[in-house]
Amino acid sequence: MAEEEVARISVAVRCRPLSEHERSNMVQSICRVMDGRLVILLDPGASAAHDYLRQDKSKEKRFAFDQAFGPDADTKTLFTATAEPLIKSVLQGYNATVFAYGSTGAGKTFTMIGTPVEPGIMFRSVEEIFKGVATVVDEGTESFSISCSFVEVYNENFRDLAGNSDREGILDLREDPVSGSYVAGIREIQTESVQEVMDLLQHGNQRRTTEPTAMNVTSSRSHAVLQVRVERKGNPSNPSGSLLGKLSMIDLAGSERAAETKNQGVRLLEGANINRSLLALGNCINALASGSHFVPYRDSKLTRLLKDSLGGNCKTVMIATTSPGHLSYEDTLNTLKYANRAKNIRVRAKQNLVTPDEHVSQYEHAIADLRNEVAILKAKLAQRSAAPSDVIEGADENVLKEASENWKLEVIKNLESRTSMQRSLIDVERGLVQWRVELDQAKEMIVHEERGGSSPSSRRSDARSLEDWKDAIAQIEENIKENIETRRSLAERLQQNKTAGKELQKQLSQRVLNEDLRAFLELIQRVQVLEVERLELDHFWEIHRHQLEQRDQEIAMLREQLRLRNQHIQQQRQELSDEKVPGHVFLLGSTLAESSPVQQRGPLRVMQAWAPAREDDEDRVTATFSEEAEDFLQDKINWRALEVPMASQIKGLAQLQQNAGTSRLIAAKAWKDPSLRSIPESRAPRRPLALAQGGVAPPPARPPPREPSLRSEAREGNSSPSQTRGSTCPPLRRKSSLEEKTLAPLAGRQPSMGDMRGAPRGLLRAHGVAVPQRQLDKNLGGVREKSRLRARSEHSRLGRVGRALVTPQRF
Ligand SMILES: Nc1ncnc2c1ncn2[C@@H]1O[C@H](COP(=O)(O)OP(=O)(O)OP(=O)(O)O)[C@@H](O)[C@H]1O
Repeated sequence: MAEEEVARISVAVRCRPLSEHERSNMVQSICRVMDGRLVILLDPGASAAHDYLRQDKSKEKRFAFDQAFGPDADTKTLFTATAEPLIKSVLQGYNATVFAYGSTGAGKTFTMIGTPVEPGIMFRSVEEIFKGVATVVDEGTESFSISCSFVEVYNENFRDLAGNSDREGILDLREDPVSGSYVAGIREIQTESVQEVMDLLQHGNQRRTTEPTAMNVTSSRSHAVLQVRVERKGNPSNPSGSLLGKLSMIDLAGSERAAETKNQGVRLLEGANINRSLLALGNCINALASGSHFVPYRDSKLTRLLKDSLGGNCKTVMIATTSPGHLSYEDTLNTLKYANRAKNIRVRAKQNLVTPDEHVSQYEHAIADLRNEVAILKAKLAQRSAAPSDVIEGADENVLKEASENWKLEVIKNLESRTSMQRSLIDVERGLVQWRVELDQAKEMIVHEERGGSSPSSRRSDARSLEDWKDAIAQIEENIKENIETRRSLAERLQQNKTAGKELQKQLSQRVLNEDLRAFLELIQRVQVLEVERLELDHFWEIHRHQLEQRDQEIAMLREQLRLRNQHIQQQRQELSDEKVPGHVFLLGSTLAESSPVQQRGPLRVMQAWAPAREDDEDRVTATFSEEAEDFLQDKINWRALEVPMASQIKGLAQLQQNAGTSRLIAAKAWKDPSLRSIPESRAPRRPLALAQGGVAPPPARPPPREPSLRSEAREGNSSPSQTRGSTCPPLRRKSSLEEKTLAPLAGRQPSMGDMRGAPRGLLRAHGVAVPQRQLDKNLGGVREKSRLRARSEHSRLGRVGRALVTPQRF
């Protein structure tokens, strides 16, 4: 029974020493071998530390192999570790292969063929075979028959290196179900001694196609294959038959890069063929390593020849040779990567026992294999042409042509209409943007017209009336509506068109039979689709651009508004600070506790006033309140002096009036606080409600100007609330409790700030009856119980802020 051994391809790396030529050219050695297994490829730029571009970009690589040999290792050592174990297997009837792979000049030929001084693997293997045979023969009754062949694969053709004539024809590769691939017509030389094989090697090597290239003066331009067949008869394991062992030793041509070898003409073509077969070898290695079911052996003559060695019935050793020079970094790295990948290939070596029965069954297996292969190829062929024949069975060529022509027309139509729809969509979008801009303008015009301002249009000769603008707006809105509808329907049709396009795409393989035409049409369609996609992008870009433009306009508008507002504020502040209104106090509003339940007595209000400062004003106005109230106010209200207020903060205008040595603070304008509203007269309480009164005593040096209109509104020396009535300051009346919840005592009126009778100089005084809110009750404590609270405000500077506590007064 034939034994079967499953094993991985054994991969060894051999790094040659630097040549004399390389040394004299200062080539750096960057390949290191450690522990007999590890190969370290150093970063070729590491020595160039001054080059900042290379810093921190180390290209150092490490690989582990079954075995690794450095520059010092001789071929004998390499042979002992790699090929020698195979010889025993070959003598036991196994197939074995040793092949050297590497870039040009890396030492493949040196390793495989060697020199007379240092013979390579081929010679040593043959020698070992003969030694083994001799031993066995000496021991017993077995007999051996050894034959050799030496062939090269040059430019994808086989050439017999054992022949004598250069004109010998090109040989063909065949597959034998038992012995595997073989070159038909090749000379099989029966050898009796090592010397004969050595002669054959030398003879063949001389005939081998070698040419000097820039990388190697004796560069092998072909793959050389030495095969040794050993037939062993009389072995106890197969006494009636024989054991058939085969050793293949291959010196591959160098993998090379055209740019580096500087090859031209025929050399370049050779290089292309060498690379093609090495590429096919690489693909096979990749397929085998990844466990793929399909291995492209047929892609080159070389891989067809190596079919058994790589993935079949064979024990295989790969020797990857590398150059140590830093100039070969890329080539060496590639070689190591290949070798690293090849480590994963599994081979299944089986003893070749040849018996008559075995022979038949092997042929049967081979036929079955071939049948399988034929089936696979048939299936591939069918794949190419099955689709049309399935779909249009029996149709003649014209019909098929017509079908593909129709498909082409449909696709073109589909894409054309898509393009046109896309363009329409862009137009509609542009229209929409335009109409929206016009709509905004028209609306702006209407606002101007309604305000009675001089709108930009009213200054134009084609000035339109308000009605015209309203008509225009209606028309624009109608147009926008139509555009939106068109856009919707276009988008819908576009979507349908895309779906139809995809459907057509699916039908391509069935409707277009010619593969080239199909590829061409696919290309055309792709171009068209890209064109449409570009249009789509244009479309979105257009929309986006408009949106950005709109935003820019809005930002510009807002900036302008902000500028105007700041300008206005600045002007107002300037006016307020310029003391152009001396004697006036601006009321800053009031704090109104609207939601507080005021009950019968009304809410507590804090009123703020501000007056422009005068340089010569020495008045010191301080706020003083009743003890309890002051405690509260200091706790709860921020009394810090305000800066010049903004116009919008000013709620009213009071006048500081001086009259016979006293001043009055009179609110001369109505309060504009929108939270305040008038009390309907009918609902006004019967009793009048006094407002706070206050005033500032003028400096004695300046007699107060008299203003009759205002003087009549506030009677000097009378703090009675009823006396504050006047045309500009009607008295407040007591409100119902309901009204008091939401109504300030000053609501809608122009309150007089009261007389300034006897007020000390520099005092802004307000007094009234304090009726605090509920939540203030506890803060104010006893204040609540008091029927009257005199609140005197003293401010640090009238030029800043004056505040007066104003409360409804109960009688
Ligand atoms: N291990 C080694 N020790 C000493 N010299 C070596 C070694 N390996 C290779 N050389 C020398 O390097 C040179 C190139 O080697 P070789 O011709 O074997 O390279 P190659 O890989 O076969 O190149 P090509 O693919 O171009 O044929 C030769 O001069 C060879 O003698």
